[in-house]
Amino acid sequence: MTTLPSAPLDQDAIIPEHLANPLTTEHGADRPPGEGGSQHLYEALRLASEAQHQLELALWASGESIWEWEAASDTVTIRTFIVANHPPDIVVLNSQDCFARVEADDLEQARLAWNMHVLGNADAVDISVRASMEGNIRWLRIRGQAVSRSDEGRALRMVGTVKDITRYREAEESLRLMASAFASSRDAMLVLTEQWQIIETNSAFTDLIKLKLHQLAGESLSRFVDLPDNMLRRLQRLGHAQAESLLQLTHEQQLPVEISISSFASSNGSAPYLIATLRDIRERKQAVKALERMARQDALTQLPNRNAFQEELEQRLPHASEYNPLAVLFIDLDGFKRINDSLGHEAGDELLQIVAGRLLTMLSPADTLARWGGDEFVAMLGDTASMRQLEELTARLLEAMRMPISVRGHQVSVSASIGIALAPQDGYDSGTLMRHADSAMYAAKQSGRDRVDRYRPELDSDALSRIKLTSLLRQAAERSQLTFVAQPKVKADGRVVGCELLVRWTTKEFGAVSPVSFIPIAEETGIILTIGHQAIREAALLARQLQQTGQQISVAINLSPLQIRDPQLEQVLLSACREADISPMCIQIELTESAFLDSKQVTGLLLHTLKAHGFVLALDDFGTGYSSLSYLRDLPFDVIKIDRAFLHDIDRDERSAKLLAGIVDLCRALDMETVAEGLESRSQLAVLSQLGIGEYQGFYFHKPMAQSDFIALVKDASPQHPA
Ligand SMILES: Nc1nc2c(ncn2[C@@H]2O[C@H](COP(=O)(O)OP(=O)(O)OP(=O)(O)O)[C@@H](O)[C@H]2O)c(=O)[nH]1
Repeated sequence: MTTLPSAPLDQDAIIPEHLANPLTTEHGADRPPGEGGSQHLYEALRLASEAQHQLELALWASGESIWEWEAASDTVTIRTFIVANHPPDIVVLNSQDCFARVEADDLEQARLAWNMHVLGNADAVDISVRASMEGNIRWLRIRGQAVSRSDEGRALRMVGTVKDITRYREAEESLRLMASAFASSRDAMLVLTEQWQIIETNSAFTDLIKLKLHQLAGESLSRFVDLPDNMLRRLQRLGHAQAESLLQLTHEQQLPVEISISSFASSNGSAPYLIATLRDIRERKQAVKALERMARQDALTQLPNRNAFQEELEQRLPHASEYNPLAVLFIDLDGFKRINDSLGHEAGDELLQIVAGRLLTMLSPADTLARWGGDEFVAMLGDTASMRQLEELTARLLEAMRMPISVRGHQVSVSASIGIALAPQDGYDSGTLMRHADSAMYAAKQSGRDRVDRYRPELDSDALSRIKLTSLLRQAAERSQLTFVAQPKVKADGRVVGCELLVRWTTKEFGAVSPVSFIPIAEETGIILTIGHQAIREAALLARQLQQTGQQISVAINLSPLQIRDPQLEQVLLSACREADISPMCIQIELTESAFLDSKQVTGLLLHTLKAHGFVLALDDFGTGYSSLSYLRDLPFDVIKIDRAFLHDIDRDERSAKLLAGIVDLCRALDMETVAEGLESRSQLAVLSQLGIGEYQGFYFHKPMAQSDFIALVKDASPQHPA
């Protein structure tokens, strides 16, 4: 608003007639009564002045300005009390200036209200308009009344107030928007007491549950929705929570919903209230289900896919035993490429679908058939009663495959080669088992196709199977697709002091492949160097993360004999520590005796160099090989890891315990730490801790775990025993 220099406040305009007095000073301050003035007059003046002061304060406090319009001169005088107890700012305009500031949309309404009152057709002016004020559009509420009129009833003088109500209008507007959002939301919304009683709902909610709002008043939301415990705890802790639940629509009908609840403090200080939103997630659930189905199903044959098969195999493998083996069949069509090439891909697809159907009809409902990929199918039998029955079944499958098939008007015939592997005889883990079934299938192909073969260990040396695994392993190592889990090392009281990184490999083709199978290949082919470099980098990074927990936790890696001869080893180790910004003391290097069988001297030199850098050296699997005491004497080991074989009957065999006691004494004399590997029972722990073994590894305390889990374990580690 434009401000003009202060001018005297015209009392007539704002002070009731009986109090107005010409003797008031320029700024409304009192002047002592004149000589000869009566006591009565003095009192009236004092009262008038006091009333004016109060009025000015009231106007200042309410943020209202007062205006006055003189029709004869068409002047509008606006007085604004900006500072308490100070004279007002005054602006003088004419009515045209005033209307010019009103926004076009509100102008007609403003003129109409004004003219109606001027002409005596309305009791007062009371309008809310938008007007331009110093470049901003503000909402103003203008109220006023004529204080004198001509004989014809036309207003001669008007007095009133104007107030900037932008804030209220905005608040009103946002309230209106919120109310309309609440009312028109497609999500069901409710306002609840802290005790879940329904205060208000929108129609989306009442429409869903087919009840009226008055039927809901006082009802608890829990009558309609199951509120998960953890959600309520989150709500109490954070003030908001979200969860999936079911909305009870009728006795039989439920709707999956995502429920979001927020707690709001009420403005009047009474108990907070809750706002709940229920979103229909039927479609989302269906989409998730469809995606899950797709992720587990082969699109062409509708059979379970490789992932689904492997998952089920992994679940069933632990239940397989020598007496109740689990049989898997690897079924590969013979000459399928020929059909594709001669009749086209679509015909090939059709044939695969027909083959899938045939195989299904030959198997029992307890068996699982899946498409492994291309023209390969796999089956897991629900019950392998005997080898004879297995042979009979596979013979029937081959026969069924040979039957002519009609695709796109052509009679074609195919055959299949089947490989059989049994768990646990031919493999404990899904990767090994499937690889062996695949080897057996290859063997069947190689001996003429259209036949069945059973896995035999000789097939492992089969060049084809080995080449396949080697190429997959090389690819995985180059792409850093091998992963590393952490096997915790603990003190006897359970306190975590370190971990050993163990490599894991999961292939798309064979699932998890045991290190027992792939490490020898990696060593023979030199792939172990690539894997070893990755292990060193991972160990350094893990050590860095562990350092950030503020605890002294070492990370151990295993070095193979080939790595020991790797001229880059020292540099790889040092640069990994540099890059992770850790001291070599955080890294423990584990070697087995086989690492220095070739040349104790060369190994000795390297170990002394590594030790000089600060790396901690551990002799792994002690007690299994030569366990030559000269190693302990000549090589700078800090730690001796006693092999699990030693622990086997330690709690029963006195001689084992005595031997171990001797080793521990020897290590103590040589200032070497001892670690027992493969600790599985409380009784073993009792004997070993009495012997003075320093650290332990084994299932009794922890199984190997993801690195992130190990970090979490370290973070909240408090000394404790497993139950
Ligand atoms: N139509 C069709 N063909 C596929 C599909 N997936 C893979 N193939 C083809 O299936 C063939 C499988 O290769 P092979 O198993 O070596 O072919 P084969 O002629 O059966 O060879 P053997 O097994 O040695 O007898 C390749 O030609 C692939 O292109 C598919 O979804 N549909």
